[in-house]
Amino acid sequence: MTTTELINQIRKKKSFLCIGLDVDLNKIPQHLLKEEDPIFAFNKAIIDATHHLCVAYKPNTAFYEAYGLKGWKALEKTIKYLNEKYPEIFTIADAKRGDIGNTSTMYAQAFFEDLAFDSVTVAPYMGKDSVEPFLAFKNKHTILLALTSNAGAFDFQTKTVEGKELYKQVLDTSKTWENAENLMYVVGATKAEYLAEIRNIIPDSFLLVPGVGAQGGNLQDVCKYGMSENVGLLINSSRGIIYASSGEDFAAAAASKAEALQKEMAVELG
Ligand SMILES: O=C(O)c1cc(=O)[nH]c(=O)n1[C@@H]1O[C@H](COP(=O)(O)O)[C@@H](O)[C@H]1O
Repeated sequence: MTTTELINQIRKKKSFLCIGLDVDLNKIPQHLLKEEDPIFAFNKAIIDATHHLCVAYKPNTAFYEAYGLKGWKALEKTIKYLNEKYPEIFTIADAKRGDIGNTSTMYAQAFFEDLAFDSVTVAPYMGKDSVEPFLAFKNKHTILLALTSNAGAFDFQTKTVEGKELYKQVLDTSKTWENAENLMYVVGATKAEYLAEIRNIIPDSFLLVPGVGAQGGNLQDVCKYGMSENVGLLINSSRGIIYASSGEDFAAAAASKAEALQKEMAVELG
């Protein structure tokens, strides 16, 4: 999907909501466990109930890898379902990959070609030759970790090295890489006070912003400092939406949480 198509969807739906499909079998409604594929059954119900309220879904691969082959199969079925039934939706494989060049190429093939995701999250710390193999894929997006939502972000990312914070070096340096137009960045909603400075460095890039809801980030603050001329935001919520209820009404309850966020976003979009 192109960035222009994503922006058009945002304007049409008045939403820049990304729903995180972080499926934990201990948290999903227990009646689904008798289904042949409980993970896919859960995702399908959530997607069917919420697709009109969001523009993106983000399965975090950890929640699928944890269940071995059956988890990976559920991930395959989920992305196939999204691509066939809701092709207008932007898809993010939250895999946080990155390795030496030839290995990164295989990761990129796995997520962009085999699974056919629109984007994948990538860690920047192995540098240019670990990220450029992802950037080489046309109309696919590499979402680089810039300033993450967790407390550990202060261990390295905000440390000053040669006069500049490390996350700013990631932003500045990555802009010089080949096919840098295919980059997006992760900035945690819990770090909203950094967004104005981040926008000075990357005025137009899309930001994936996790951390509203369960982690305590605030949507209005993110929009105030992080919104660009072309919106430039995908705000993610996972647990706060998908585990709104553990009863038979789980999909409707998720839709109502998603709608509350979408309404706040519509206000921000004006
Ligand atoms: O790359 C991510 O999506 C990510 C980066 C980050 O800095 N913080 C963060 O929480 N995430 C992911 O975003 C999701 C947040 O989930 P909730 O806290 O349940 O909304 C999880 O899948 C995290 O792995």
